[in-house]
Amino acid sequence: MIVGLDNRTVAERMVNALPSLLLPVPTFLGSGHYNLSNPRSRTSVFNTVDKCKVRMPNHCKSKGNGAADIEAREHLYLGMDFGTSGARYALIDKEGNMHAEGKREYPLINNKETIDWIQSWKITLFQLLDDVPLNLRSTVASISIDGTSATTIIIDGKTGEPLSKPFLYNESCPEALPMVKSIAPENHTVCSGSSTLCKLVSWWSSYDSNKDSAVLLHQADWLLWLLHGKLGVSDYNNALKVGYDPEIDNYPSWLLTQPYSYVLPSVQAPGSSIDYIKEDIRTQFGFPKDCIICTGTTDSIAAFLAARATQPGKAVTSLGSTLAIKLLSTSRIEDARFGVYSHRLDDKWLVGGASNTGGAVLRQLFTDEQLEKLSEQINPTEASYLDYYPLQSAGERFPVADPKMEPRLHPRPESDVEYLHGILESIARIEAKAYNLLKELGATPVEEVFTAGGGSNNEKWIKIRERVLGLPVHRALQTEAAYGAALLALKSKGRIIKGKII
Ligand SMILES: Nc1ncnc2c1ncn2[C@@H]1O[C@H](COP(=O)(O)OP(=O)(O)O)[C@@H](O)[C@H]1O
Ligand SMILES: O=C(CO)[C@H](O)[C@H](O)COP(=O)(O)O
Repeated sequence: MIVGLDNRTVAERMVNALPSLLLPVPTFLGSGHYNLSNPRSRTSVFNTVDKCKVRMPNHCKSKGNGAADIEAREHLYLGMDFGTSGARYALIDKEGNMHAEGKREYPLINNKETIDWIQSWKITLFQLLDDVPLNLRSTVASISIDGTSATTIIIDGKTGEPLSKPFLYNESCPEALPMVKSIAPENHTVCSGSSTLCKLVSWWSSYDSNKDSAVLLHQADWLLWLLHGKLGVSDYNNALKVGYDPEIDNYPSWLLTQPYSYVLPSVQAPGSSIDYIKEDIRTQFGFPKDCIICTGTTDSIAAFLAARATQPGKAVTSLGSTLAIKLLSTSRIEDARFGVYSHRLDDKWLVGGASNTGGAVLRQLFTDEQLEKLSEQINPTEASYLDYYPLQSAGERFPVADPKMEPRLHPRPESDVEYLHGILESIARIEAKAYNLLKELGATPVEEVFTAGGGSNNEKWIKIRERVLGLPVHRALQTEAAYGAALLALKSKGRIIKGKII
C-alpha cells in the first residue's frame, strides 16, 4: 500500500501507469476497468477474459478489516515462473508458507504472422506484479524469476530493444551446429541445435547490422532486467547452454576467444542479489524501498527447488508442456549425444535433460477437463498395448537427441480412454528410458521421483509411472516452479549496503 493513498487512487494510478511500463503500448489494450472498491475483483485491463487467478491461503484470509492477518512488516518473498504455456507467481514467508499465488496465460499478440513473445512476456510480468495483493506488496523483500531454459533474447545494450525475435527454448538452429562443434569439446552441452550457443552463432552469422552494443540475455535474465535495470546479468543455470562452466565459475577459454564473446552476460549464482527494484516500478506497484531483485534459474530447476528434494538419488520430473528430468547426483554427467547435461546445485549436480514430449501434446488432443474425466476411467495397474512417441512436431532433445524424430501417435483406438492411457504410458516409458540412461552414464541411481507441473495433478498417471519406472513416484508437496523461484528470492535475502551487495 502506498502510504497516504487509498485503494482507489493506487488502482487508478496503476491503470493509468500500466501502459507506460509496457511501451510501446500494444494496440489491443481494451477499455477494461477496475472495480475500484475492490481492485482484486477487477476485470482485466486488457480486452481478454481476465486470466488472473489470485489465491490467498486460509491463514492469510482477511479477518473482516480487509487486511490479511499477517504480522505487520513480516518480510515476504516473491517468485515468478515464466513457463511454456503461462506464468505464475508465489508469495511466501521465511518459513515457506504461501501468502498469495496467481497465474496468467500469455496474451497472444500477433506481430505480422508470428506471436510477439517479447510484448507478451512484458505484459504478463506487469500483470503478475499487479495481481500481487495490494496490502502485501509493501512487505516484499526480494523478487526472483525462472524462465524456460535456452530461451534467448539478444538486445541492443544502448536502447534495450531486441535485435531479433527471441529464440524459444525448443527452437533448433542446426545450421550453427557444425561451427559450435568445431570450437567446443566433444559432446559438450552446447553441441545441440537447441543450445543457446547455437542460437547465438546463428544470430551472429545472419545479423548484418551493427552488433557492437549487442547483449545476450535469457528469458529470466531479460524479465529481471526490466525490474532492476542492470544490463547483462545472468545465473549459472540459465548460462549453462551458452557454454558457461559452473565448475570453474567462468566461461571456458574456447568460448572467450570467440569474436562474439563480448555479448555474453556476467554470471552469478541463482538467488544472488543484483540491485534494488527500479524506482518507477517500485512506486507504481507499492513495493518497499529495500525490495531487492535477485538472479533466477530455469523453470525445471525451480520446480526441483520447489519439491525440496535434498538427497542424491532423489529426482523431480516436471510434467509441464514438456518432460524435464532433474536427478540429484554427486557426479556430473554431460553427453550431448543423448541431450544429457548437468546443472550445478550448490555442491551437487542436477543431472538430466528435457524431452519435447509432455503435456503440450496432451493439450493438442484434450482439454484439462477431458484429461481429468478420461483419466478417471483408466486402470493404471494394466499395461497399455499402444506404443507411441508423443511429440507436437518433429524433433526430440532427450533421451534421444534427434532433430528429425517424427511424432508417433497412431493407430488411434476407438476409445479415447484407451488412447489417453496409451499416451500417458508411452510418456512414462520415455521417462523410464531417461532415468536408465542417466544411470548407465554414471549418475547416482534414482531411488524416488517427485512430480511437478500440470501433469502432477493426475493421480492415475502417477500410478502408471510407478509401475513403468518400478520406483516410488509422488506428487511433490509444491508442484509449481514459482514456489522454487520464491525460495531463491528467500535465499537472496541479501542486502545492498552503501552500493555493495552483502
Ligand atoms: N490432469 C492432467 N493430466 C495430465 N496432464 C495434465 C493434466 N492437467 C494439465 N495437464 C497438462 O499440464 C500442462 C500444463 O502444465 P504446466 O506446468 O502449467 O506447463 P508449463 O509450465 O510447461 O506451461 C498442459 O500441457 C496440460 O496438458
Ligand atoms: O523444456 C523446457 C521448457 O519447459 C526447458 O528446456 C526446461 O527448462 C529444461 O531445461 P533445463 O534442464 O536447462 O532446466
